[in-house]
Amino acid sequence: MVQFRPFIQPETIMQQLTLTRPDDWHLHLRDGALMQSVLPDTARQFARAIVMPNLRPPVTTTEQALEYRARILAVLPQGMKFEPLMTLYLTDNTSAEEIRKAKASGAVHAVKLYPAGATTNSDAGVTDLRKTYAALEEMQRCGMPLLVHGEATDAAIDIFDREAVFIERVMQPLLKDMPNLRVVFEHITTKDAAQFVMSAPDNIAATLTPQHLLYNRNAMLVGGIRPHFYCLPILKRETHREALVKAATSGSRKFFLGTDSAPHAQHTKENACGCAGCYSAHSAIELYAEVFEAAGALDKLEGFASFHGADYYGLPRNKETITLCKEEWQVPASVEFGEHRLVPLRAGETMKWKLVG
Ligand SMILES: NC(=O)N[C@@H](CC(=O)O)C(=O)O
Ligand SMILES: [Zn+2]
Ligand SMILES: [Zn+2]
Repeated sequence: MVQFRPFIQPETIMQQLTLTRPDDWHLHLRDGALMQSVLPDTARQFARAIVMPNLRPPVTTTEQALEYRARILAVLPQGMKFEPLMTLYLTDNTSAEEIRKAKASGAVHAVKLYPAGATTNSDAGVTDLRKTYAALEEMQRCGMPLLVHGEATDAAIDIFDREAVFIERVMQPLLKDMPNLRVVFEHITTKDAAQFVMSAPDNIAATLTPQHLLYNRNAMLVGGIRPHFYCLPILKRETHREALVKAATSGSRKFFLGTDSAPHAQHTKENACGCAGCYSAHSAIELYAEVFEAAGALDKLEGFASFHGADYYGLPRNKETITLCKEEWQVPASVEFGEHRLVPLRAGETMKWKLVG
């Protein structure tokens, strides 16, 4: 006689995923009403985030960073816990004294290098790295990380080559001069950068975004131009995406989560000259879960999302947990953004994982 009994398939066992609450090591929160719209998305998932300083005007002093931090905490909804980790925007004029102040504050955790002209709000950025050596030497001395938007800005360089050229022209000479400087190569997008970081000493690390792990440049350019996939550094070809997935899921402590969630109002992206930046904060951890699942590496997600970044920054790992469920849901076509609208990554499409607690 045939016996029927309940049978739990292996897939059913993997339907739920609990991990230590993650942190976002690269985030744009903007300011004012815009910030108020997007902050809850991040705070729902992440315990802490490294907050980028590219406001207008940029956050160049410790005093400004502390004021910005207070504005963030003032609009955090009641009952939500979130710790903003502040950064300074490096300029040609940043002094060693300012670095000492930043370090002493305990609230500023890194300094950001935007090569002038490289990306959104980078016009006040660094024109010649040598001008910043006094500040960088002090950072090397006190262990303050330098976060780098790694793209060469020379107009003659093809936009798809700018990251690889930056390694050669800026990163390597910099590390030769300051071998002990702690450097995070932010939002890496190429095989070249992944290999560079992998073979560099332990003081060099990198963040990876959901869009560069999920998409290649076809997503942006085939069948019509899709401005919501336009961010900097620009999406690259599939071979690069594959190398990034390999790095993220390798278990190496050098690679950690940094969404680079960079909200821009819908009308400024759907424009003849559209802004650079993808908004991913609404579903960041779920997007990363898809990447790790597709690579058969869900067991590596927690290290990447919750441990490696904290360890690199010398901060305690979080104690709480979050839980994701294998459940489909639809990303809205747009969400509120101050008095404007914001089109999130995956707008109108289906997500495979859902944050449930
Ligand atoms: N990534 C982007 O395309 N844009 C960021 C700036 C940055 O991180 O380069 C932004 O602030 O909009
Ligand atoms: Zn950048
Ligand atoms: Zn960014």
